[in-house]
Amino acid sequence: MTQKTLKAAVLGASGYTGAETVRLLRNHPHVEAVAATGNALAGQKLSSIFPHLGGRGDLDVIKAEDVRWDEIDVAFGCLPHGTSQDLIETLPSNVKIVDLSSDYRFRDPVAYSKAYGREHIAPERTASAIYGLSEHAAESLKGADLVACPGCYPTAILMVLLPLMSPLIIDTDSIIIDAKSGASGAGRGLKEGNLFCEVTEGTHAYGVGTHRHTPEIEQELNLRAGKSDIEVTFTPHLLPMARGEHVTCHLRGDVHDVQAALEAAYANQPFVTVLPLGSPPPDTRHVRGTNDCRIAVYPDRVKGRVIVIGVIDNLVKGSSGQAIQNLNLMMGWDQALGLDVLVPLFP
Ligand SMILES: NC(=O)C1=CN([C@@H]2O[C@H](COP(=O)(O)OP(=O)(O)OC[C@H]3O[C@@H](n4cnc5c(N)ncnc54)[C@H](OP(=O)(O)O)[C@@H]3O)[C@@H](O)[C@H]2O)C=CC1
Ligand SMILES: CC(=O)N[C@@H](CCC(=O)OP(=O)(O)O)C(=O)O
Repeated sequence: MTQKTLKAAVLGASGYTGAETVRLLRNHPHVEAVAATGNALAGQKLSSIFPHLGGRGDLDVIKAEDVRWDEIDVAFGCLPHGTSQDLIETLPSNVKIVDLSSDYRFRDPVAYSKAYGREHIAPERTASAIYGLSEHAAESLKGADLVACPGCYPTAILMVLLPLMSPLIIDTDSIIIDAKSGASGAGRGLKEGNLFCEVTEGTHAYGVGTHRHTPEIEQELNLRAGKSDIEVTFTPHLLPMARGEHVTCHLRGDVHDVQAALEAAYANQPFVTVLPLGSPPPDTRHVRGTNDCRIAVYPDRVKGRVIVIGVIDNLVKGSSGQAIQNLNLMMGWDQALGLDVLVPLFP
C-alpha cells in the first residue's frame, strides 16, 4: 500500500526554525510542506526571503488565516511564544500540532505563568500536551495530537541529564550547567543584541540566574526522578556563530556509572552517540546541519565530580529536526524518516 503523504503547514516559515522545517521536509518521503505562513513578510515568495530554499517546491508566504485548513493534516508551529497558543487554539481539531515554541511545554499552567508572565489561554491543553524530547517520549508520542518540542537548551541538557535520573545516580543538589548557543537561537527578528558587532569576536553570558529555560529543565528532571526539589544552576552564553549548542554539565557522581547509564539509554538510538571514555571533546561542528546529539563523559580532577558535555545543532535537534522526529513518532513511523540523510557540515 502506498503511504499517504501528509500535508503540512509551517507557521512562521519566514523565521529561522520555520525555514529549517521547510528545508528538512524536502527530504521527507511522507510529508510535504504545502503552506508557509509569515506575518510582516507575508506576500513574498519563501525563496525571496531565503534564497537557499529556491528551486523545487517554492511556497508563497501567506497569513495563517489564509491557509486552506481543510487541506492540512499537520501544522508545525514555528512562532514566537504567546503568538503560538493564540493561533494554535483557533485551528481545526483534526490538524495535528507540533509546536516548537514554549507554549505547551509546561505541564503546570501556574509554572507557565510564572515563567512567561502571562496566563495560558488553554491551560488544560498545556497540561495534556506531550513534551517531545523524542528519545525519551517515543511511547507517549504515538498517536498524540499536540506535541510541545523542548527548547534548544533544554534539549541538549536533558539528553545528558535524564538518563541519570532514574535510577538516580548523581547528587541532585549540585547540578551546574554551563551552556552556549549560536545566535540563530535568538531567531531572525531584528534585535540590537543580535547585530554582527554585538555578537562577533566575543562572548557573554545572559539570563544569568534567571533564564526561563531553568524551570523547564527542572520540571523534566523532577518528573523523571520522581522528586520535586531538584534545582539547577544554568548559565547560557551567546557565541559568535550562527548555529550550534554546547552544554557542559558539572555533576557529582561516579564517572563509570554516568557513562554506563548514558550508553544504556542511547544504545539503539540513531541520532545519539555517547563517545567512549577518553575521547576528544565533541564540537558543535560534529553535528552541524544534522539531528545528531553527541555526548562525552570526563572525570573531573576534583574527586567525585564528573563533567558531561553535549552538543547539538539548535536548528535541527534543538528545534526543526526534533519536530519532524516527533511527527514520525506520532505517526508510528521510523523516527529517522527524512532525517537520517543529513551529514554533518565540517568545518
Ligand atoms: N531559533 C532556535 O534555535 C529555536 C527556536 N525555538 C522557538 O521556535 C519559535 C520560532 O523561533 P525562530 O524561528 O527562531 O523565530 P523567528 O523570529 O526567526 O521567526 C518567527 C516567525 O514567526 C512569525 N511571526 C512573528 N510574529 C507573528 C505574529 N504576531 N503573527 C503571526 N506570525 C508571527 C514571523 O513572521 P515574519 O518574520 O513574517 O513577521 C516568523 O515567521 C519560537 O517560539 C522559539 O522560541 C525553539 C528552539 C530553538
Ligand atoms: C541564543 C538565544 O537567545 N537563545 C534563546 C533560546 C532559544 C530557544 O530554545 O527558545 P525557546 O524556549 O523560546 O523555544 C534564548 O536564550 O532565549
